[in-house]
Amino acid sequence: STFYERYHSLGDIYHWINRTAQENPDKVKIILLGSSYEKRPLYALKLTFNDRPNKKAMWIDCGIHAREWISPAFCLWFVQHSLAFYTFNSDISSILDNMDVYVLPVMNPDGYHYTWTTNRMWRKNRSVSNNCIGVDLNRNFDANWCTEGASDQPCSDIYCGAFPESEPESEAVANFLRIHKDTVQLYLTIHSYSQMLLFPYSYTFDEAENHNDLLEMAQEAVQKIRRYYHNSYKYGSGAKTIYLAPGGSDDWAYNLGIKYSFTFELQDRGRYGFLLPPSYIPKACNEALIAVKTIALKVIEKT
Ligand SMILES: Nc1ncc(C[C@H](C[SeH])C(=O)O)cc1Cl
Ligand SMILES: [Zn+2]
Ligand SMILES: [Zn+2]
Ligand SMILES: [Zn+2]
Ligand SMILES: [Zn+2]
Repeated sequence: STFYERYHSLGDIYHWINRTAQENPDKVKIILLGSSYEKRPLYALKLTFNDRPNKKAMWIDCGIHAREWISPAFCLWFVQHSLAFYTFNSDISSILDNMDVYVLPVMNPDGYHYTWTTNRMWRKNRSVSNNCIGVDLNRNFDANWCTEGASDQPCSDIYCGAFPESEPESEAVANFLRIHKDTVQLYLTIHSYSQMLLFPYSYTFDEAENHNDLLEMAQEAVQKIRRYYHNSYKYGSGAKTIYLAPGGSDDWAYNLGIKYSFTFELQDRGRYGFLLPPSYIPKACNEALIAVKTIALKVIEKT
């Protein structure tokens, strides 16, 4: 249906969340993680495709940065694809037979709503701190917090916040992952743009202890994108591949103990940037989907 080939307002996404859970009561559960600064609910979907006991899980969050509209579009695409193709697609079924999936379609609902109503290029959340608005949620996690690559200026687009997890949105996600850290074995966070597959660390040039594993997984995922979709993605540690930056959710999840942690930077490479036209949604999401599948299957293999 063309529903998944369009961008959707926050209200539509909330409707989609409720409808998807209602239509799939045995596979989809709604989890309330907390609420945003403006008191909007942070709903995650839990996809469970069989009742195998003490299964592991993977986590995908989208929409941490408000203007990166292709990101929530991917979370919706992923859920729809999993539900529609579970019985037919062996990759999807082997992933979902082994892992539950937590999907947080819009981690920054206040910011996302703001890009639909007021400023399309907004990035941060909408919390008020003296004379400026918004914290960069991807600088607000407790991972070398507010060192080089973040700003302690509230008006900056990379403002780290008053303290780690100062924001209700990052605190809600961190709380959930702390509670579920022994079952969640793969952390994915979806951003745009620049077509990259990043892994820890971004806050230092030091290599992660399983750097070779992460590199191999990213390389294989990027090769699949090139082979099936003739598109090129860069890959590597965040610090070396994009920029040195602290306080990110992937580095924090990694240090929590989720040893497979990746940031996706989806299409494009700058022609449209954050304003990626809806006609590009299918290709951008299919590229991300094959990469997610590749990584998830490798995690299952290795654990
Ligand atoms: N740990 C991280 N991983 C990825 C990034 C890149 C994204 C790209 Se929009 C950002 O700047 O927040 C930034 C950090 Cl701090
Ligand atoms: Zn809509
Ligand atoms: Zn509204
Ligand atoms: Zn981003
Ligand atoms: Zn980005």
